[in-house]
Amino acid sequence: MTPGIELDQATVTYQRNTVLDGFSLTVDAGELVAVLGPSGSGKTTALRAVAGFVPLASGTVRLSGRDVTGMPPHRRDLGLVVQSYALFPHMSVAENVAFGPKSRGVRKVDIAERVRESLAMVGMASFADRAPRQLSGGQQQRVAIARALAVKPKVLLLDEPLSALDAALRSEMTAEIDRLHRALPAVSILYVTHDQTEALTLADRIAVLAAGKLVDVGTAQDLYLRPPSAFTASFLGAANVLPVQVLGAERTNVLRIQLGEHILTAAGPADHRPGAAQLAIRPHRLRIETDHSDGTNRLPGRISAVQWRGSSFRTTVALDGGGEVVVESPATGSAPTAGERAVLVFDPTDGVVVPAELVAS
Ligand SMILES: Nc1ncnc2c1ncn2[C@@H]1O[C@H](COP(=O)(O)OP(=O)(O)OP(=O)(O)O)[C@@H](O)[C@H]1O
Repeated sequence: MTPGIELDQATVTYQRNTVLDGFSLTVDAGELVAVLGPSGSGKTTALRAVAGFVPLASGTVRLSGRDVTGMPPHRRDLGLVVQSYALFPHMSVAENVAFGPKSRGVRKVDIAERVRESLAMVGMASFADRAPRQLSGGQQQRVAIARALAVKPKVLLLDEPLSALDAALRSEMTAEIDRLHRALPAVSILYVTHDQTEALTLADRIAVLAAGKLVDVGTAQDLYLRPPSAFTASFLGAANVLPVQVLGAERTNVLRIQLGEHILTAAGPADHRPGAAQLAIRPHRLRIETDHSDGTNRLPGRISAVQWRGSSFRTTVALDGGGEVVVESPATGSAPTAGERAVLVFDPTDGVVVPAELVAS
């Protein structure tokens, strides 16, 4: 099937600065792809390029197979929701939602139906006559989503739609957007966020951006469990990243690596070239042991700091061979003690070998 959104080698420059650099991405019908990256990485620019608000220096944008590069935004047939709601303050909720279909010449009876339908989809049917100022932030954002849906777009663009809301509301609205996504099997959704929880929760696939370039793209699970790069490991969840040497294959998808004087095993492709690489381990995948005997995947060190975080301890360990590692452990047992010696242990499949090169953010 033709993807709803196709960005092909899209490049955007502002005053000779390249802020989006040969960015390619597709979003299928019924798919929600999150564009995730740090501030200034070009996420909004990518979305604006799809919407037609910024011209491409080179590359192509296709929507439902149609080349729309150079076409003005109002002819691209898409729904757009931004962070700041942007509802018309002098219009009622219903009038706001009716605006899109009205300006596209939809018949009056059909407009009323679309307004009802769209408001019902976001649970705001009983607020049709209110003014935007009589609504909470979350309610306003629901109306903004209803307004975008009212034009029955094939493509829905959401730019940090929840970032102006408080944490509780954000979590509630994340569930709402997830439900909406599943109720719209024909719509391609591009969701820009810097929030990894939103991306992990909502996205079928995540595209990680850094400095205008696509770093990695894949399903949320794949990128989280088997990050292809140190940047994605650290940005999508927390990760300890340590310099290692790859020695060779231990068995299928497990490599033998060297960290200082320690020989370890960790996940990685069997055909990985020997030489410099990095080991990424999630803090909650490391265990602290007080038994100092030798064994596989054991790294001795000294506990340098312990933070109690309610449900977990966050322990910093200075490794004997140099480098610091953070461990997250459930706060069920006794607290680790700063100053004491400890051994860190991890399962081979919980350490992931990633390339040595760092990506600038
Ligand atoms: N109109 C503009 N003129 C010049 N530079 C711009 C313009 N808009 C964005 N930029 C620059 O382009 C780069 C990417 O900006 P963009 O807004 O796409 O990043 P972002 O990843 O969405 O960031 P944030 O999460 O902070 O919104 C930034 O360096 C920004 O300063």
